[in-house]
Order: sequence, then structure tokens, then C-alpha cells
Amino acid sequence: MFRTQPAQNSTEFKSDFLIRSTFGVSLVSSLLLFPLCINSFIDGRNFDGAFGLFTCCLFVINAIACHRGRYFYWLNIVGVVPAFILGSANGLFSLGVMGSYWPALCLFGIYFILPFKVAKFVNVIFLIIIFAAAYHTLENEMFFRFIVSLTAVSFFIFLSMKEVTYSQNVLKKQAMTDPLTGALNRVDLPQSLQNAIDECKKYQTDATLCVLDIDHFKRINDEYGHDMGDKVLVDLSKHIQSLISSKDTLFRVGGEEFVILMRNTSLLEGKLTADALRDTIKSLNMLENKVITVSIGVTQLKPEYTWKQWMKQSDEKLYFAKEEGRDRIVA
Ligand SMILES: Nc1nc2c(ncn2[C@@H]2O[C@H](COP(=O)(O)OP(=O)(O)OP(=O)(O)O)[C@@H](O)[C@H]2O)c(=O)[nH]1
Repeated sequence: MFRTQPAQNSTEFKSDFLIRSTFGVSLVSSLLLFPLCINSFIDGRNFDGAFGLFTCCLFVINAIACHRGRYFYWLNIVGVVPAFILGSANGLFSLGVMGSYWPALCLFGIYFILPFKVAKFVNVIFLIIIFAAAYHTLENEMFFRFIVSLTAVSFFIFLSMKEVTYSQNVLKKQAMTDPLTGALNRVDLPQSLQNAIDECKKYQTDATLCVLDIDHFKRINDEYGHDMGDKVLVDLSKHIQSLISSKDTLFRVGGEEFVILMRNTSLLEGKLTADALRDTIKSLNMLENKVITVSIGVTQLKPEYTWKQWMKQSDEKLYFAKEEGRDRIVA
């Protein structure tokens, strides 16, 4: 089970989509299925009616959960999917050709209530079971037509959902990336800091945050032009990426301000990395006849910090580094 709030940042795009689609499928299915259950009871098909009512309850629980921003993965896997399979097979057994509409709808439903990676496999299992049921209930010619049409439906849904998932990933990447430097932008920063805080609490590890700002960047723009200013930002970002460890994450949070989230890193280690960054950046010839310096605020996570407090502490240290004359680290 996971929980989301209304899409605040891009990390939540995907789960938010799943919650909305599961809500839609569950609500519509429960509303459509309910009259059919009543009809089954009236016709004396009590088993069908009871089974339909049970499935309705699963949909209602799902719809309420999704409405509250929750997604019950296991309810779908062990409840709704088996209900889809049993319901479709039962439809074929009791209604014959008339019952062959349901499997196609269920194939769609599966892609809307499960993550794409899981839905692909569940669909294959669904097809195998339904083909076995159809083999026992449909005439030869009808059986082959059924196989061909259902396989085609399954494949077309797969293609559409693959495209949707791909577009989601592209959008997510675009929303999270700073187009100039390729570093992450501030969209995902709160969630990343929160994840780091949760990790530290869970595994009793350290994490350190560096806020780095180019000194007198306005002068660089004024003296060398905005394009050269951009080039400095791009070069600087590349150098930082090459100097930090693969477990560290770089964000560009403002014009010439960067944040480096260092997981599994103590204050001392963070300070050493910040020192190395400051020295290396200073020695790079990013602009002719101009030494570029940076100021850095370094803060180790304390157990009582929220992500906002952690960020605020780091910003304050950067502010002191600027106040004390720039080209320095305050930790
Ligand atoms: N070239 C370029 N400049 C930018 C970009 N974003 C912000 N800036 C410039 O960055 C400059 C930031 O200036 P300030 O906030 O005064 O800071 P500073 O000159 O670096 O001074 P200190 O931070 O106090 O050392 C402004 O001139 C902005 O126009 C960008 O994407 N590209």
C-alpha cells in the first residue's frame, strides 16, 4: 500500500495516475455490476448474484480507498484480479458466447488497476485461464475467433498503456530536470530530502546537505554576457557531478545556487567533499582571466529536523559564508 497527496511533485505522477484510474474503474464497475447482481438473484442464479455482490464490495472498498488517496495493491492482486478471472470464466460457462464480452473488459480493467509492469504478466495469466475456460465452453470456430480477438484486444491495450507509461516517464523527467544544466531542479527536492530523512531514521545513518552558490555571479553576467554566464553554470554543474559520489544528488535550486544531498555522509565527510569542490572549482579556468569561487553551507541532518529545517540551516550557513567574505565553507 502506498499513499499520495494530490500531485505536488513529479515523483507522485505515476501513483497519482494509478489511484485515479483505479478509482474510475472501481466506481463505474460497482455501479454497473450491482443491477446485474440483483438480476441474477431475481433469475434464481444465486451463486452468480452472491459472487457479483462480493466483487461489488471489492470495487466499493477500492473506490473509497482511492478517493482517500490510498492504493491497496494487494486488494487488487488477491481480490479484484481473481474476481475478474472467476467472473469471466463463470460468464463463459454459464452464458457461452454471450459471456465472451467480459474478458475483454477485464483485460482493460487490469491495466487500470495495477502498475504497468505487473499488469503485463497478470494479463498473460488471465488469457491462459480464459482460453482454457473457452476451450471447454465454445464451439471450435467460435473458440478460435475468441482467441484471435481477445489476443488482439490484449495486444492493443498493451501498446496503448506502454505509450501512456512512456509519456508519463518523459514528462516526469522533464518536470524534474533543469533544462540548462541537466541537474535535478527543485521540484523533487522536498521529497528527496524527506526520503533521506526517513532512510536515516530507519537505518541509523548520516546524511549531509551542501548548499553551494557562485560568488558575484551577477558580475560574471555583466562582464562576460549572459551566454557565458550560462556556460559557467553548465560547466560548474558538470564538474560538481564528476566530483561527487554516485550516491549523492545534485539539484539546481536557483539561478546560481546548487544543493548537494549526500546520503550516508557524516559532517566531516561532507565538509571534505565541499572543500574539494571549492578548491577544484577555483582552479578551473571556466572563464579567461577570471577566477570563479563558490561559497558553501554544509549541514548534517539532526534527528529533530524536518526537511524544511534542514534546508533552512544549510541556507543560513551559506548566508554566513557570504557574510564572512565568500569563497569559503561554513559547516
Ligand atoms: N547567465 C545566467 N544568469 C542567471 C541565471 N539565473 C539567474 N541568473 C543571474 O544570477 C545573478 C544572481 O545575482 P545575485 O543574486 O545578486 O548574486 P551574486 O551576484 O552571485 O552575488 P552573491 O551571491 O551575493 O555572491 C543575477 O544577475 C541573475 O540574473 C541563468 O540561468 N543564467
